[in-house]
Amino acid sequence: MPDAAMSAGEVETVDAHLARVLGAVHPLAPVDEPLTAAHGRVLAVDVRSRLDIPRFDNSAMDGYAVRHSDVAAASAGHPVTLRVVAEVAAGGADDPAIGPGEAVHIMTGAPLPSSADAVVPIEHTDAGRDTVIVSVPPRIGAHVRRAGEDLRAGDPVLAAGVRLTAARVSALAAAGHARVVVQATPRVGVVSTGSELVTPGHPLARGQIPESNSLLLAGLVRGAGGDVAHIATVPDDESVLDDELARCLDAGLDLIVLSGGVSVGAHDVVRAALGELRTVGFHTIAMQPGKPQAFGMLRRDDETPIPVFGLPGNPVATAVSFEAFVRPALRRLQGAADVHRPRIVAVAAESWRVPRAKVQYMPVAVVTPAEAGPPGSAVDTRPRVRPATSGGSGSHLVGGLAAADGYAIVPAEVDEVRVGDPVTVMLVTS
Ligand SMILES: Nc1nc2c(c(=O)[nH]1)N[C@H]1C(S)=C(S)[C@@H](COP(=O)(O)OP(=O)(O)OC[C@H]3O[C@@H](n4cnc5c(N)ncnc54)[C@H](O)[C@@H]3O)O[C@H]1N2
Ligand code: MOO
Repeated sequence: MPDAAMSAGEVETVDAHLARVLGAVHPLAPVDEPLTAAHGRVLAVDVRSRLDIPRFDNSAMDGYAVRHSDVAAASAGHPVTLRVVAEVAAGGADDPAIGPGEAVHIMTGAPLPSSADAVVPIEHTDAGRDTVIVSVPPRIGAHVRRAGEDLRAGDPVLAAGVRLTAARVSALAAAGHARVVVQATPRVGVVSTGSELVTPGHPLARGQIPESNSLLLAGLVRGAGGDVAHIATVPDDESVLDDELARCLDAGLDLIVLSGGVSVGAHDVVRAALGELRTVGFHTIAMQPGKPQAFGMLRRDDETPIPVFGLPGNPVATAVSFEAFVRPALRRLQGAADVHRPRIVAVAAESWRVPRAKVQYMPVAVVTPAEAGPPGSAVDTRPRVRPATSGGSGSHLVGGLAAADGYAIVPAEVDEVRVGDPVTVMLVTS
């Protein structure tokens, strides 16, 4: 996707870069899955019921299937005695005939005998075996669950685009489906770059730090509905990264996310490895954090090109870049109509500084009005936010990021956020 802003120089807006990304990423073909693998997936087609639900008239109670006219006059003072001619349990295929003065012992879920028109619960009888005494008259149709009263065969069950919760998967099963067509789960590769990075928990020599971006990105990928199919950390060595990218291409991935090495340092290895390709662009975006961004397509031989992101390595910049660009791309791959996180308007409970001429993504904690104090009035119940990190939106403040519920998105033309100012917040906790 060579374009005018292929190499950094011109500063571009977040919206322009997002448009570039979404213009290059297309939904994957939907897949047919068994219901056992459907939970959490996004339905790709409208689904109708193949069955009536309930499938047949059946009893809602353990008791006796009766002819209403036999017991309509029953009362405690004048109970009616019926002959019990058969028993039907749930799953029973029998349809025993019930003549005048007769009843059938029936269990919850058992098909209602064709000649019955009411069920008397066992509590309204003497629970007899060969004969039963009915002391409370049922209504016509009492305790009968009618075929199709929930859904009729052919009725819509679910519309394309919904996420399949446990209840929705069970409704599909009840509606006679064994398989369902869902959006594909993108297979994603996550590669961290940096010679200073050490596996968490290992001893750290001078200059080394724990590698955290791959955990961050893997969790964010899963949260966006992707499958982390490949994960690696490589040193700042171009040939090692080249080999790793070849492995990614062999792994049949749908998207690759790299972190680190996109800036202008002497060892910025992603820039070195991908910069030679005419299909990957390096861009300067008017945002903080997240200024340097690489995006493009990688292709092996004549196979389908795979979107590749090179995100800045500073952990908060990595997180913000994922939310701004990678998550929308992942959602687009899954055919989602809305690729964005939910946003709310909240009130700043503290003031903070904003960089000039850049959209700021400030990690914020959402606090209750009581905790936040009274910036407006005591009755102002709008959610309040305060910076989650003590050092503002510095892109290295990975510890403080743990306290963030979202990012306050402050427009480029705003110089300062003051207590009481309304701010748009992208929520990321779900
Ligand atoms: N001369 C300039 N220097 C820098 C510029 C610039 O415009 N001119 N931009 C700065 C900005 S803004 C950012 S953001 C960073 C982006 O740098 P890189 O993408 O090349 O990232 P690295 O240099 O590899 O790492 C930056 C920082 O993050 C730490 N890091 C990296 N990966 C991980 C990881 N997987 N886990 C934990 N921490 C990681 C790394 O140790 C560095 O401290 O460039 C600025 N420089
Ligand atoms: O863009 Mo960098 O992310 O400001 O630190």
